[in-house]
Amino acid sequence: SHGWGYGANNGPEKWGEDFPVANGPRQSPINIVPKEAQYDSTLKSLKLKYDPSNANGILNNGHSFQVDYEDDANSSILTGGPISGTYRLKQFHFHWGASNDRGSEHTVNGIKFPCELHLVHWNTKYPSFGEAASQPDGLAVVGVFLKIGAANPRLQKVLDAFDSIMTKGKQTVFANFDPKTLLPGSLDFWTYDGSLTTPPLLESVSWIVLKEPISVSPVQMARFRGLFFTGEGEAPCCMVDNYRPPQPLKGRQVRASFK
Ligand SMILES: NS(=O)(=O)c1ccc(C(=O)NCc2cccc(F)c2F)cc1
Ligand SMILES: [Zn+2]
Repeated sequence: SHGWGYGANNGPEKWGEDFPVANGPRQSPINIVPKEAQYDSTLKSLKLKYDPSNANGILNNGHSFQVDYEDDANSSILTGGPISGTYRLKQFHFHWGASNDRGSEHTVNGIKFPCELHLVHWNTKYPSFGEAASQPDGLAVVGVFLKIGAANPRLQKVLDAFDSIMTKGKQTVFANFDPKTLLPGSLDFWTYDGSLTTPPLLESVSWIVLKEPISVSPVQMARFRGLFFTGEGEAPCCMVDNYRPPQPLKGRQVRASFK
């Protein structure tokens, strides 16, 4: 059977057939309306402490590419913000469009960015990522928008690995990388309770979406689009438009860490 993807026959409009939670009460992404977000002075500042030596490898998983981190100790962790306790970095990945007018999953006042970075963390009160992923407070994902501008030198190491992971299932070593270098100057954020944005769409994510984007150049975006959803030897299909559109808010409150 054909697995889920982003095509006409297996894309976001079809996911509910295999994953009924797709129509659940806390699905992601959402459109963020800053004027309707409530400033919450009790939100703590975000604390991200990453150990670059925890970087393990970079993988084309057929939906995006991800950089995986060693998560068997509290060496790369997220604390503060809306969460309580300690969450460990598992991986980061991106979502992007076929052109610069779309690609992000979250939108702001209906505006789509060309790309969105997700840093995925799991709550250490659970024994593993897989366990945490099925708990309402199991995961915390930091989302960062990328907007078209000057080339971002911080992306270079990731882009330079693409030649080794062009097709689905390919992976290569990726060592000594601090994801903190991918974050903008301000850690102001919006936060809300949501889900994974791909199947199994589990409603276990505390979303933390940074207000300030980082830059990416048109040439750099073109390199993202040179990756393939398909495996070696299959008819090639460019890895583009791997984003889920915004989902109904269903009464959820979006909080802001800033006025
Ligand atoms: N785009 S995102 O940031 O919301 C997102 C983050 C992680 C995953 C994931 O880990 N999927 C595989 C996976 C593996 C084990 C258990 C799971 F539930 C699971 F989804 C999916 C989407
Ligand atoms: Zn994602």
